[in-house]
Amino acid sequence: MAEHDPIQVRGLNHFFGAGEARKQVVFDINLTIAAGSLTILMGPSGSGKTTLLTLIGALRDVQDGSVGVLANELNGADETALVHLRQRLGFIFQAHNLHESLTATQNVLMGLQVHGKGNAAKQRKAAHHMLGLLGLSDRRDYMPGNLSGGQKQRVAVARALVPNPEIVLADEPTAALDKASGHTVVALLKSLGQSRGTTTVMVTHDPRILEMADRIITLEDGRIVADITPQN
Ligand SMILES: Nc1ncnc2c1ncn2[C@@H]1O[C@H](COP(=O)(O)OP(=O)(O)OP(=O)(O)O)[C@@H](O)[C@H]1O
Repeated sequence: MAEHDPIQVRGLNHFFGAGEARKQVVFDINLTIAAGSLTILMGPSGSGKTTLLTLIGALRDVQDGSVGVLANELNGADETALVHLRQRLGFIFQAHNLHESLTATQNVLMGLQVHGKGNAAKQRKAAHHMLGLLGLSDRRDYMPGNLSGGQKQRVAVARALVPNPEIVLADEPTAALDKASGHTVVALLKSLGQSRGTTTVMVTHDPRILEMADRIITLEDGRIVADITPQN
């Protein structure tokens, strides 16, 4: 598997349920995603976007086909390999799951402490820097209960990005954000793609950010029905 394409999906099928209730929700997906790119997954509700994203993120077992992520084959991979791989990924999901008893900075630090990266002073500096990039410098000592929904979402984004993940997987990361904040988040992901080679795959219904994507993939009934690169 070539190291330079961080995500390589081949002949991927996925099913939910068992027996009579067994239902196929992903059909023969083939997809190669380039390093440093920002890809948007769109499509109607129930089209399989979240299922595909969680399969790529090693958050559910690959049943049939091949999912290659950062040169790891996920089909048949053991749990130790999956745990190790997940530490190289950043997840931004809608339910932001901030710790209510920790400040914004402490929540962001949780993203680093899992990885044990750097000493405490360096970690704090990195957390403050990332909160600053997301426009939250004046909120860094606030508890989540005193932040708006959009501010909480940006803290969750900071927590996902601060350990410098190689791939960011995001499920509707701008849904709770106003236009300016949504733009800030996506512009940051795009600039990390350019400066660090971070690869982002994002599920979104948000038409405001489509123009910022390198690639837009549309799913319908578990199949890719369109795959475009807007600049061309
Ligand atoms: N845990 C599950 N058990 C059974 N069926 C599921 C499960 N998760 C998802 N599905 C079904 O799989 C299909 C794809 O769901 P998925 O969540 O991937 O779609 P989606 O495109 O992300 O939708 P949305 O935009 O509403 O989030 C849907 O028909 C859904 O009902």
